[in-house]
Amino acid sequence: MNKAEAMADLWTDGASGGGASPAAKLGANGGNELLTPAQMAEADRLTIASGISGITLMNAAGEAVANAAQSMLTATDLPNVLILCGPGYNGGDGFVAARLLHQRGLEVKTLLLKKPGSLKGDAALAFEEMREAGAPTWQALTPASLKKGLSEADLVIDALFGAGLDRPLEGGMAKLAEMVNAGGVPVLAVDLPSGVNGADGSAGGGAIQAARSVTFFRLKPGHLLFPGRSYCGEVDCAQIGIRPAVLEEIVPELTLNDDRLWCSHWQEPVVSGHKYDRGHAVVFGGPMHSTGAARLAAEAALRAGAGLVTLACPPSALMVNACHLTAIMVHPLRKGEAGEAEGEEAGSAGPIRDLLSDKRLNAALIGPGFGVGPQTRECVMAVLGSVETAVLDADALTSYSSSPEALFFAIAGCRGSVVMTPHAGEFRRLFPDLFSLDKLSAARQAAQRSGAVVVLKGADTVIAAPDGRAAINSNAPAWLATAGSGDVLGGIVLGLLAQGMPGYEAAAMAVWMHGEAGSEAGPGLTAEDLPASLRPVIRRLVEKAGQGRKEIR
Ligand SMILES: NC(=O)C1=CN([C@@H]2O[C@H](COP(=O)(O)OP(=O)(O)OC[C@H]3O[C@@H](n4cnc5c(N)ncnc54)[C@H](O)[C@@H]3O)[C@@H](O)[C@H]2O)[C@@H](O)CC1
Ligand SMILES: [K+]
Repeated sequence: MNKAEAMADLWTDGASGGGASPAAKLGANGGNELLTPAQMAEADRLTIASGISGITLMNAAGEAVANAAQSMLTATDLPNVLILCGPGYNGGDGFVAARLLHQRGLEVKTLLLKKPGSLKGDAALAFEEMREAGAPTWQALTPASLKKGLSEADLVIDALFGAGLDRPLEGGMAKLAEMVNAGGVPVLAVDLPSGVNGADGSAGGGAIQAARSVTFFRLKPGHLLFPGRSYCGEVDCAQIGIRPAVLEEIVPELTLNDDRLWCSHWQEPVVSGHKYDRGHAVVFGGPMHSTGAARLAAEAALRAGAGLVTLACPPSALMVNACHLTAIMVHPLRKGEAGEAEGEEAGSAGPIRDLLSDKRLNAALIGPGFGVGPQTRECVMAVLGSVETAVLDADALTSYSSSPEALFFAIAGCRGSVVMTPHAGEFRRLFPDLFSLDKLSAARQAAQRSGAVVVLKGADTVIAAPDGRAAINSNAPAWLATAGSGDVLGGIVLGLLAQGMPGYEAAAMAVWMHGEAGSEAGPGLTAEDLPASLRPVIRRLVEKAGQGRKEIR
């Protein structure tokens, strides 16, 4: 087993040790690739073409659903399961589960959205097999039959729509979903909760609220992106006989953000190493009245492993920064004040260039607490023109609201990676035309347009590279949404860039570490707690990497 495999094993099976990490609720069994419904259909098609029949896949899918259903039922005398079956193959999985649960002695009732005669292909076969097996009762799905069914059921299986959802729920269908949600009976969703779009997590007409979802082969973006994620409950990923080799043809560019994405690019410190081997990061801070954001970022960069970190700031802010910092160096930008209001004497761009002419300073962060205006734009240009790799956040992004093309032009001229870390508001200012898109498409198009790695922050942060790769993060706890948290994230990205990680991997790893640190610090955290909370996260990474090496020997 190599280092990457060893770490992947240990970090994705819910045993991450970070306590309440929401990622532990995702069964990422099978690989970190995420497949859109169209790619999943292609995986099915390639598998069937290789000689495994569609009904074999459906039987395996239905069996995984039946097993999950049984594990959700407590030991009542005769559990009563209500299965809602749609017109397509999602309904087919429901028929298989119905047959198996009936054969295992459970009380099963199926409600069909369409007449059995309209079923096609494997779904029609699965229905026939269910009937031949002594048939759990089935009826048309109507408000009345649903009401009665819900009143008797211990568990509902939602097999109405999965990958084939092609429009939001509406009219009678939306009402049926509302009835299920109001019924108070736990729901197990087949593939996806009906109403959730697997490609982007949208649920414009509402959706069935599941306690648990069983999907097949690989997770879908809709399991991770909000609002879809909030409808899924816990997600299991069942392997149903689709061979991973099909991915070589599909070439998915989207993954779940976990260590499999970046661990092979991360180098833990070696005993013979030197701090200069791990880079020298610089954070450009703002004027005296807004220094905290830059300090948070600088502390995070140092904790994330940068060999040295310098906080460069206007002379007026030097004392307050120096009073708060110990291991981090401070440096005055002498000729003026960064972030001065428009019209005041410009001045920090020159000192920024001077500082960055020392090529040992290999990564820079500008934006947090820096101030918005033309001088900030000059400073950003100075950074982009001088340093190897850069992180742009907050005010550095907002300063380009009216001239984003100038920023993208400067990024195109950069030698190394540039990472942008906007929250939704900052993103909207830079990419107003992309804001109406789903989060994944928006981040991807922004990365392509800007030439930067884009980290579009939120509970479901998307990391997108200009070359089309993208990842969705899932381990951020709710209490990470707190003042200064984004500054810490920018600092972690900076620290990883300084150590030589490529931009996309550095950004993804930083987002993941930030989430883990949030879980580590726990409820009541403030941003000040996060840098120190990186310690156990890094310790576990080092330990896992060590285990990988031990097994190689
Ligand atoms: N061989 C395969 O392709 C396999 C497919 N599997 C299952 O098949 C599912 C996909 O099957 P399908 O492609 O048939 O799609 P679905 O069964 O998800 O739904 C398709 C049907 O629903 C209708 N529909 C879509 N959105 C609607 C809406 N909002 N309101 C009302 N009707 C709507 C469509 O017109 C179509 O008739 C997966 O989710 C999975 O559960 C599994 O059995 C594994 C194997
Ligand atoms: K479903």
